[in-house]
Amino acid sequence: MNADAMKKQAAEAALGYVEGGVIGVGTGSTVNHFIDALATIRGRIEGAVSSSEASTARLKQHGIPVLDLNGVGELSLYVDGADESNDRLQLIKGGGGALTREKIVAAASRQFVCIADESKLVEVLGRFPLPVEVIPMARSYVARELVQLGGTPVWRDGFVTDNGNLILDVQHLEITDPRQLEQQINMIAGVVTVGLFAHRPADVLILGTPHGVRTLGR
Ligand SMILES: O=C(CO)[C@H](O)[C@H](O)COP(=O)(O)O
Repeated sequence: MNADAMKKQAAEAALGYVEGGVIGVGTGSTVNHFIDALATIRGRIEGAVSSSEASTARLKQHGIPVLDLNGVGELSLYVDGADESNDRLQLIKGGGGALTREKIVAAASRQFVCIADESKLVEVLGRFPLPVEVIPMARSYVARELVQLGGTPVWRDGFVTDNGNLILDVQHLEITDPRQLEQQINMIAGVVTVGLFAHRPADVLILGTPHGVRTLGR
């Protein structure tokens, strides 16, 4: 079974967490499978709050209403993928560059269900370069600060986020204390969001495997 089939399996299993109302929807290839599956039960939900322009377009194609987060209260459920997860369900996200809106929607949701193929589960976060969204004028300054923290930042040249900002992908980090590093990077002037989800980890991780889905909780 290839990675995409495992992602689809995890995405379809997440449908079991949908209880109606308005749900938060993340971004990426795994979430695309979730949106396609959600379309089959769209009459059961009021709509979705989306974390990116790409997911908004896909939700609308399926006739799922997309709502403004400011107009709805707390969301009961957020479903999103990840680039890496440890066994505490702390995540690296932002491979698709949607980390800021993803972090906002995750924060505004009661339950965060993360969906991924089994390769995303790691012992120590950091093999996947850590995305950091930065205000354009701060790019070089933030990069120098990230070097001080032991990383090797690489500018995702040519990529602009939905918020009009830039991404630095930080390589060579071994993230043994994700909560502390999230806080440290958040403190750097010019950083909009770091793609570490340690203060708001996932509540449930559904992994697609060749032998069926595996579900981890916190
Ligand atoms: O954080 C993300 C986008 O910003 C995605 O959830 C992450 O990159 C995983 O993507 P995929 O489901 O395509 O493997």
